[in-house]
Amino acid sequence: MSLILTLDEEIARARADLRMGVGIVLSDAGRHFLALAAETLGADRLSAICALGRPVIALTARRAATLKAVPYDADLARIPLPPGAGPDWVKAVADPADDLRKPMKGPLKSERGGSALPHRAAIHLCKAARILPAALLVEIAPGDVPAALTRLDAAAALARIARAPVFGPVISARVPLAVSEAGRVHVFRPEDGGEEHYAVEIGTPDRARPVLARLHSACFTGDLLGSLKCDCGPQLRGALAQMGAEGEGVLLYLNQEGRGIGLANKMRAYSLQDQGFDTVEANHRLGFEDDERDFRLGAQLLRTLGFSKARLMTNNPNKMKMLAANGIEVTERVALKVGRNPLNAAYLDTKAAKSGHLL
Ligand SMILES: Nc1nc2c(ncn2[C@@H]2O[C@H](COP(=O)(O)OP(=O)(O)OP(=O)(O)O)[C@@H](O)[C@H]2O)c(=O)[nH]1
Ligand SMILES: [Zn+2]
Repeated sequence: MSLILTLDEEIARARADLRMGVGIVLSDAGRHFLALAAETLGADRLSAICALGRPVIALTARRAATLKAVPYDADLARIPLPPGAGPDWVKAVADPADDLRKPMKGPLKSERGGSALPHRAAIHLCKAARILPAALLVEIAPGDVPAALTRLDAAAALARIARAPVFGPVISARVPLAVSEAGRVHVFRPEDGGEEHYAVEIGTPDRARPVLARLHSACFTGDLLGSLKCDCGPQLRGALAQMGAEGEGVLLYLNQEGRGIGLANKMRAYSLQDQGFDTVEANHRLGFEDDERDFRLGAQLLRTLGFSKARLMTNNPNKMKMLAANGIEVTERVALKVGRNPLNAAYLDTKAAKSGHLL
């Protein structure tokens, strides 16, 4: 057995390191960069990184747009750290919480030219770690690369992150539910050490026929707490109730909290919504796209369970497109319009106006 870490294992370590505020090394064509996540950067590490050279902060084009910095690398901007800037400056650039109260004093001048691959890899790793998508990078000489840190080739890491994860089933067991005593929960674990996802199977649907299916994205606040800010709880219970009534169906519970940005970032988005931004604007100010979910995994889990055709319970045409593009024929859309209330009406209307949801 080889003790050398695989790329997936190095990436899993890099995610954990960035969350903890530990640096990682990203290499690109013989050059090496030390990278730390902006969100978890402390004063000590910032001084250490500044002693090595002049760091740049890498931001997504979405965050750069709010800060009026030019994203010369198309999807991202690299902004050199101004002399004397401390952790508070880095936080203010990465985190929009105080954008309105204390607007950044600009202009923020971005760097252009040279490869941005390590910067892009750092941002994608931050997203995969479910922290703010912003990182501080400094180039280091090959002889100075700390041996203890996780090391990744930037291009290889980016290619691997873009690939659909591969899942192995872990366990499945009978769970009698209020909607149907013939319930079964399957647990799937990706080989890359990422989030587990679950499938709730009701009855024993015929694998040759289209299955009544729901791809439900985790919503701690809606599913568990009964939050009135969204329609997730009623959709979850409505979908299961219909499956129970029909005697069969499959609900995938995908751990893509907050449309794939994680609960901490979703709470940041909620704070911005309290400052007057809508759900899409809040995601953009944080540096994320409207929707960071990967629906390929929904298709993959359905196929693993033996299904190739679905009657999909959704109001989101993108879910249907993604399933079709990934080998699941959607024979019918089953509308799932439940849970509208005065506190989520604007949220649902924004999804219809900006994200193409069907009302
Ligand atoms: N980033 C962010 N995520 C949110 C917000 N409100 C709800 N969510 C998340 O949005 C997701 C909603 O998922 P779904 O209901 O499956 O998806 P959908 O795109 O609305 O599509 P359908 O419900 O199938 O019509 C969950 O992951 C929630 O946690 C918000 O304001 N910001
Ligand atoms: Zn929700």
